[in-house]
Amino acid sequence: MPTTTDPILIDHLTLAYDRHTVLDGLSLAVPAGSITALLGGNGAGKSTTLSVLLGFSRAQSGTVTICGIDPVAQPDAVRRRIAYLPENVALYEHLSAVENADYLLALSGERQGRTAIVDALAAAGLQERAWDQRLGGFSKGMRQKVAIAVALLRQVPVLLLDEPTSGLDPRATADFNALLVAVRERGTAVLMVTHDLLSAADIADRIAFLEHGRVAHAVTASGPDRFDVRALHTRFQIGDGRAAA
Ligand SMILES: Nc1ncnc2c1ncn2[C@@H]1O[C@H](COP(=O)(O)OP(=O)(O)OP(=O)(O)O)[C@@H](O)[C@H]1O
Repeated sequence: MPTTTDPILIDHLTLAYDRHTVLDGLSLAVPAGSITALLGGNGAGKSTTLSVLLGFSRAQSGTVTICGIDPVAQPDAVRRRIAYLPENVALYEHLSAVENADYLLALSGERQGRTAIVDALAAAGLQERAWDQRLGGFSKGMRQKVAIAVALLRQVPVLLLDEPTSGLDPRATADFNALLVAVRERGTAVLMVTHDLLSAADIADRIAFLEHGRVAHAVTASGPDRFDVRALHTRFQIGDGRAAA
């Protein structure tokens, strides 16, 4: 059951672009120390949902709060509480991993020393030889480690991810998922938009399917197998029946 203390709280959200309704009564809550995976077909409204949480898009009706704060009324206060990883993490190519972290922390007014930064890079799994290298030659997985390190340093209560494992090989995906589990253990509320059903089944506490602008189906991990991946796969392929028609 959603509670007003959940760091991410969406209640009956409706959003349309011109006359095209994208979100139509969407409700979703992500408690502290948990991971929710939001799945849905292309154009279902997943990125739009993140955009509303970040205060970049405004819903026509319904309410959204991040740690009890309205992103439209107080966008800066909300963004201070959120770490956001877009599909392609935007970092500075000509700066090293340490310099990127230092710069990004300075931008958010949360500057920390080199020791704290390299500790976070190490915790995120970035090898020591890469700490002072320019990002120019970094893989997507390495860039994500830098971004997650910054999120760890900022100690934000909310982490939003847009298709974080797309383009990652299975090893890098497993590393990244392990990192998200560590972030959850710190008490962070994690909302992960993804098409990667296997990752969702591996690490999510809850998987929600976004269809026709709302959560049409949601399952919670239970038992040693956590989720019935085959049933989820079938659900994802056919939607609620109307999607396949
Ligand atoms: N700024 C915008 N103006 C008009 N329409 C938009 C805008 N942003 C998104 N849309 C439309 O809203 C719908 C939902 O888009 P959104 O990017 O949220 O989907 P998604 O579920 O993230 O899709 P994908 O899995 O392909 O990334 C799409 O039909 C898209 O074309």
